Amino acid sequence: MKTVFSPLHSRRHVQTELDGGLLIAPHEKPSRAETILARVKDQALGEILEPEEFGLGPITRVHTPDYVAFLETCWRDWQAEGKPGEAIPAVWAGRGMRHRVPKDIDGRLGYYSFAAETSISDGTWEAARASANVALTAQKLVAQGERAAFALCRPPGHHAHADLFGGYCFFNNAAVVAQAFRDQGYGKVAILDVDFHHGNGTQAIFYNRADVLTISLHGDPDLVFPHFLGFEDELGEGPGEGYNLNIVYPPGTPYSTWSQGLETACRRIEAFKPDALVVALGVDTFEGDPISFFKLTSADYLTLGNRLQQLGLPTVFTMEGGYDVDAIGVNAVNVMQGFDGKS
Ligand SMILES: NCCCNCCCCCS
Ligand SMILES: [Mg+2]
Ligand SMILES: [Zn+2]
Repeated sequence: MKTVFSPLHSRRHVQTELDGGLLIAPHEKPSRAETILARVKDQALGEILEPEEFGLGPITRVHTPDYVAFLETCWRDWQAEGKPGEAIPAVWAGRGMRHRVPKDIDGRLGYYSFAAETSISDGTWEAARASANVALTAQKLVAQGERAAFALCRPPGHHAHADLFGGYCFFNNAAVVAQAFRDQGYGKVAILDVDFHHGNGTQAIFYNRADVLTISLHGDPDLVFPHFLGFEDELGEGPGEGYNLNIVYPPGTPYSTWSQGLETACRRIEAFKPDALVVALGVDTFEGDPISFFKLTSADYLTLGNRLQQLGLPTVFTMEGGYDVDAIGVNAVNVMQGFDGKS
């Protein structure tokens, strides 16, 4: 399987993450992508390509122009106000307040985000743009005939809404890929999010659409991030009703249980008969993940990859979460090798 990777991911190098009342060293750090890349090379998974430049067009097919413009100027505007630290949102429109865009950077940070753990600094914009280009290059490989391609994206994307950042995400790479398939004439696309956390952004972006089926397996939002979306009664709305599926699991869930949800998801995908599949691949479902609570083992990712291959669809994998950095390379590449037939 071919991999797409950009060294520009390292331009995303914030030093802070708000967690537990402290500014800690971020979980979403450059070594995550470098470790996966090293494993791709070590396993000779296939050719490694740098991304092509697709510009803002495909991004604004999913994200609003004002949100994109905000991301481009946020760090500059923050610095212009002489703020001493990294850009962190700290104020939001609570219940009964107004959802309008303020002029001030603190107001705009709150307007365009849903969580405070995702700091912004210099290079975040460049890295997020490169990550979307990585995803779009993988999509182009598949559209040109590859059975599957691995978009080694960093920063991740599945928490990003049309105009909201958070959960370490800025551009929703999986959504951008799905829309690119649609714009190229693929009539129906399925997005399967196997990250530990609910793909809230992906769900929201396609929630009223029947042409893109969104499915996510994840930890119970009553207990974990993103807390306010991802429950099993969220089925889609309007024309999209019946085209969103959330499968929720409790702490300690092993693959033997989780894979039952995977089977439900695969059956739903087969019934939908899509022309392409996008897999939002997080491996924070791993038993050693520091911020999650499932119990998948490294061997389970080989099984997962093989099961996804059996769907027989042109497939783009977009890298999402996974924070046990020692294990992330084996776990992510196991999915690809399982897809490629390694058992
Ligand atoms: N105490 C950890 C809180 C983490 N909150 C954000 C999680 C984002 C996961 C992205 S896959
Ligand atoms: Mg998920
Ligand atoms: Zn996650």
